[in-house]
Amino acid sequence: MGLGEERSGDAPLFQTTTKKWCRLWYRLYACCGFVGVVLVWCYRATHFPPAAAAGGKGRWAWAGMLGAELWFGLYWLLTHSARWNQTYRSTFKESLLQRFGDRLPGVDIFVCTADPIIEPPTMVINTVLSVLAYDYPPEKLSVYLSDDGGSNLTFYALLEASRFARSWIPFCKKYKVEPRSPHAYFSQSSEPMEGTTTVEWMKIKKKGTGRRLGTGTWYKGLWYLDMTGLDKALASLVADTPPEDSRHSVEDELLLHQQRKLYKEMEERINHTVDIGEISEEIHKTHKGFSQWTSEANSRNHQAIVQILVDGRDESDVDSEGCPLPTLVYMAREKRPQHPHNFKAGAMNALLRVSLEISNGPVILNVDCDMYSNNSKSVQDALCFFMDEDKGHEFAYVQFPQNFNNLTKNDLYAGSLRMINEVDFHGLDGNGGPLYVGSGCFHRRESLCGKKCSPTYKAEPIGGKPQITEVSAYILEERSRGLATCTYEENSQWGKEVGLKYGCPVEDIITGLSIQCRGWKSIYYNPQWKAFLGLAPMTLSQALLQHKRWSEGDFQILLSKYCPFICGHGRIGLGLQMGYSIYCLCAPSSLPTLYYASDLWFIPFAFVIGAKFTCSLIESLWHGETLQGWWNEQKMWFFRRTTSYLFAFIDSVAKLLGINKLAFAITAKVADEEVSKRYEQEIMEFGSSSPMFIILSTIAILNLFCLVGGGTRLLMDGGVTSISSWFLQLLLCWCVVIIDMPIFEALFFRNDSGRLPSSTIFTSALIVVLACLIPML
Ligand SMILES: O=c1ccn([C@@H]2O[C@H](COP(=O)(O)OP(=O)(O)O[C@H]3O[C@H](CO)[C@@H](O)[C@H](O)[C@H]3O)[C@@H](O)[C@H]2O)c(=O)[nH]1
Ligand SMILES: [Mn+2]
Repeated sequence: MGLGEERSGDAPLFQTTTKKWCRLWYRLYACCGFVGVVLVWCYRATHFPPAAAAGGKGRWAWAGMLGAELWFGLYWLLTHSARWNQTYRSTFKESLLQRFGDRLPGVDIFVCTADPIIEPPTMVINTVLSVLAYDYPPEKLSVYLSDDGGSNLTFYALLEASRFARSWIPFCKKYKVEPRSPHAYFSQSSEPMEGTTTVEWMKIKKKGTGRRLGTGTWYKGLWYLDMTGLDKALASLVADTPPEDSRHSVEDELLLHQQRKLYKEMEERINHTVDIGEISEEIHKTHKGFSQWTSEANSRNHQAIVQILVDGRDESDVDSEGCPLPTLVYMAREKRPQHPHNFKAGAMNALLRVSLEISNGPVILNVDCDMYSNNSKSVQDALCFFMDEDKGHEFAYVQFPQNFNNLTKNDLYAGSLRMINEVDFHGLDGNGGPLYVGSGCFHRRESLCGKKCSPTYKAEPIGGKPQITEVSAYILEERSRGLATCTYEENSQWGKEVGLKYGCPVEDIITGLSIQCRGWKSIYYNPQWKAFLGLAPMTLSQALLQHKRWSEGDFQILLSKYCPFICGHGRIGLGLQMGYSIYCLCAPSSLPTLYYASDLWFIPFAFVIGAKFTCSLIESLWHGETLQGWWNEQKMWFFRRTTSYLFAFIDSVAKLLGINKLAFAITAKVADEEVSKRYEQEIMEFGSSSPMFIILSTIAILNLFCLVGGGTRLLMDGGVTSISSWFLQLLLCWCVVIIDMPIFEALFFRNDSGRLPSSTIFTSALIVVLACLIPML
């Protein structure tokens, strides 16, 4: 194939830009900050207390402080080096379609789910439907659902979805529906008021994309615009926003109504079956697939199940408009108690093999079951990078940011990952490419399967007609089951050099790192019109636990042979090594933070701390955060530092010593009604007793004691040697106390079920008393 002829005069498929002024400003700020850090170090080093003072006791505290400050200073350096080269990307989808037309590659989409209780099947199929309806030739799309729960309820839901898809996909395409998760779509677009056919309705999208285009009406709590011709023209000019539904006539409205009804009915049937907890006789008869569940099968012990629900090659199996459908496959890999299953990484690797057998798409998209596609053009966006004739061959993956649609107004648990998405990853992109963060990532199959990229090796162009096997669906299923067994990977490179890596709670990060160390680059693409929306944790313990898993995994990478500085040395740039280490060093950061927050002989450095907070405040507001939201972020930062990261640190050390085994605590995607209500009201959820909460409340009480005790002493005893250091000390206590306000509330003032249990109060009070007694002995 003549590469030359394809290229002749063709413009690139994507563009890379930098925001010059932002960059300059950032660099200036980073440099000033670093000067401040160095000054603090100098002060600490030169003002060492004399040995005589307080019997030398003060010297240890001072040295500890110096250590903590050295650590924070280095962290500052790492963070800002990683952000040094912020880079932005944009794509030219029209050129892609023009140039490649019917030579577009096959794309295999992997959705992972693990538990029908905490990941409800209706949520899972909404994600599946959203990706089935991508704006991409259906004969080139294949969607695979991996069910680690091995649940026939999830299978049933998928079966229902495969039927619903037949009308949903043509409906989406006809009216340019966005987003294509039916649940998300129907909950955003209310039906227009009766008798208002002349007015066109358009909902202002959530914060960020809302533009004032004219007058409008409030209806059911939503603001609808009256669109004039000019408005519409304007709206279509603003690129990178979802198009308006193109519904015009009464018939169109009827069709919408019909779809909504179909969806609601399906949802009800699924929820009903899930509530009962088993598949009824009647349903069982409707599909041969159910027979694969034997009576003794359970989630931890069952054979491999593979079922092709829609065979895209089957010309008689088409949607309601007669167009081909994407292939849809259900897979539950074999599980046996005596075989480690390696969590999501294991599931992904089984999917890699099964999909190779069935559709063999050269591009793979991975989404978690709670992350639906919010933008039907994302596949095209991703392909713009892979198929760019000039640079495309060096990209292993295209990572989209993880955005969430269940955040409260002020982001109570700081789950938005805003700074990572809007700042850090743009910086990493300029340093060789972002991390792979699990969900919302397009991979080149080749690179995920262990291929190296070098100046002499060029990735194969991924375009061209996919080769379609002639083998029957039945045989494909048979073969696939053989690929999804427990024993298949024995004595192989799977989980090591091939596929996702095993043995790390953040399989995604370590896999991405090893891909980059094999010479590949990656791309961060963060379009205005969000590509994926998922669910962030909705209780404090879930939020802390998730960060514990992440920081533990990242720390383990640092301690393993994949340490970015060792494995990455000479393979990835220093900037990227530093970028990885920001995350890898979270867990050990807990120690200096704890030291700082609990030390009584503390002198804060107003300049650096003040500058850091002011800057982060400006940054947050700049990126659309509220003031309260910023404050919540600071709070959660402190909570995470003193709990999640500490536990992660301890667990990692324990694992290193062989005391602990690897585990993966799946984040719950549902909360009971009371809990969700409190979440919406932004009231922190404690509820259970957890060792993490004991630490939080101990620090809170300790600082309250110090504030009260220190304050009285300052008033009573005017002769304190250095008023200013006392004052600063109290200021810090006061800050911690303010940050801990929700904890005091939960300790003393609340009586709902989300308060802190009294056992936690007693334990922490006991610890505080002991801590206060020790110095008196
Ligand atoms: O044994 C398992 C455990 C989990 N999962 C799936 O893995 C995904 C992520 O699990 P979740 O509990 O939602 O973790 P999060 O912390 O929200 O996920 C982030 O962090 C993980 C690594 O810690 C990555 O795997 C994810 O892609 C990334 O979104 C979900 O779809 C699960 O169904 C499995 O398939 N099998
Ligand atoms: Mn998740």
